[in-house]
Amino acid sequence: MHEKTIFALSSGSLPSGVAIIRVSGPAVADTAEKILGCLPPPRKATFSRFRHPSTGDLLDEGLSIYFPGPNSFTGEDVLELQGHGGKASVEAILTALASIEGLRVAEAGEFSRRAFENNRMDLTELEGLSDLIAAQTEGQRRQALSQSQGVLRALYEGWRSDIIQARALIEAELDFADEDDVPGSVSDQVWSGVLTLINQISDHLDDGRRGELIREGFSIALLGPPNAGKSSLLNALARRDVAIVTPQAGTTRDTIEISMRIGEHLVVITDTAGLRQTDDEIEREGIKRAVQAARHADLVVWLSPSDAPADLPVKLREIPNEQLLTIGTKADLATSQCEIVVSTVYTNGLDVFLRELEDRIDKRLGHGESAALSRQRHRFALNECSNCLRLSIQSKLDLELRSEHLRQAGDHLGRLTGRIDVEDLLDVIFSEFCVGK
Ligand SMILES: Nc1nc2c(ncn2[C@@H]2O[C@H](COP(=O)(O)OP(=O)(O)OP(=O)(O)O)[C@@H](O)[C@H]2O)c(=O)[nH]1
Ligand SMILES: [K+]
Ligand SMILES: [Mg+2]
Repeated sequence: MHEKTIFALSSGSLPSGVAIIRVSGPAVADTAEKILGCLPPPRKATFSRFRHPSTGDLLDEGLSIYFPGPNSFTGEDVLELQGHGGKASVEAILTALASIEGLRVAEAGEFSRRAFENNRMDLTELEGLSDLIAAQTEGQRRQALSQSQGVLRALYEGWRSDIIQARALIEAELDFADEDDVPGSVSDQVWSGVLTLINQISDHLDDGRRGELIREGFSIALLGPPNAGKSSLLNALARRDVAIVTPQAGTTRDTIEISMRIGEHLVVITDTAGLRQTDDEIEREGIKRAVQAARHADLVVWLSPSDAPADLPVKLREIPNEQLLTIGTKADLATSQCEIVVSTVYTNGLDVFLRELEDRIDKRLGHGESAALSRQRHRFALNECSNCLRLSIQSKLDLELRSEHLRQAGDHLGRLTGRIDVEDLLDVIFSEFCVGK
């Protein structure tokens, strides 16, 4: 339990219709007495007058809700004051709270951190909550909500308890190893169970980075020869003049990124320098970056001008078919062989192009049917866990050593959910949160 009681504005920026101030910690009951005159009944919205604790001045009126710990967001006693969302109203209440002994303003993410420390949520749930607050698309919202409700927690804790059980059986066998009548079959069963687990983890990891792409954005690179209309297309998609467009071939050199929503998903689209042979040093650097962008993209759109069709250059031929889409541009100038054609002059074909993008993105990211890991951190820990499990099933190793590999495998999962040894991670994770959360 923390000594200090913390408080902060937990609703959004002011002014707003209603503002919610949250107080959490051991001094909540005392704070309620001082500000409201009494402790409201648990978990009932109660009409209250908020008064200054020493002068008794009326500061505001609104609703108060008292959540006694441990059944609260933080696991501590929590009081919520819902008042008017004026800057001065909120300031007056925050100032009054600060004047009470034992209270201080909460740091960013401190309510969530207390929830974690009091076992109300594990790390993956907290990350889900942080993602939920940041979610901009339907795909992100759905994924973050299910993560905050514990889909990953359940999966990883289940795996961890399987490992712990396996290890207990192996340790038992080690203890009895001196005695003559030990059956060897127990450990055979354990190792086949571990092999199943390795396969489950590998399936979970091998998801085409679905969850990470939903969270971070699906990347699309626009490539083509100079003057194919790449920058014009980027501007048309963004509906603003992001990139310079001129009739001069070789206008774009730096890669230019925009973020937008396509269907249910966040997408990052990159405009690049036109590909051609050139002696211009700056343009050459631009072309190098263009090729890099193509290699890192989840989808490359190759723009072939209808009036001067261009094949994909050799250095991009390694891109797998499902990650490539060729479209004909400048459809107003000539007919194209391509199935999808666009013109940014008459804005023809843009809707068909966007629908094709949406289809491709949906195919890759799906609709959140199964739990997907959403961060590099998860991928890293699961890989480490899996490596340890693979070591543990090597029958040529000592049983003691194999048991030790199992222990390490379990620890990697424990770090993932925050069950063990994560002090160093906490600052990183909670720094993503805003004050009041
Ligand atoms: N007629 C016609 N002209 C277009 C169309 N799209 C772009 N243009 C023109 O083609 C020229 C080149 O367009 P950009 O968008 O700069 O082409 P780019 O591929 O970005 O060119 P670089 O950056 O130089 O590689 C400009 O003069 C545009 O106005 C189109 O759909 N139809
Ligand atoms: K150009
Ligand atoms: Mg350009």
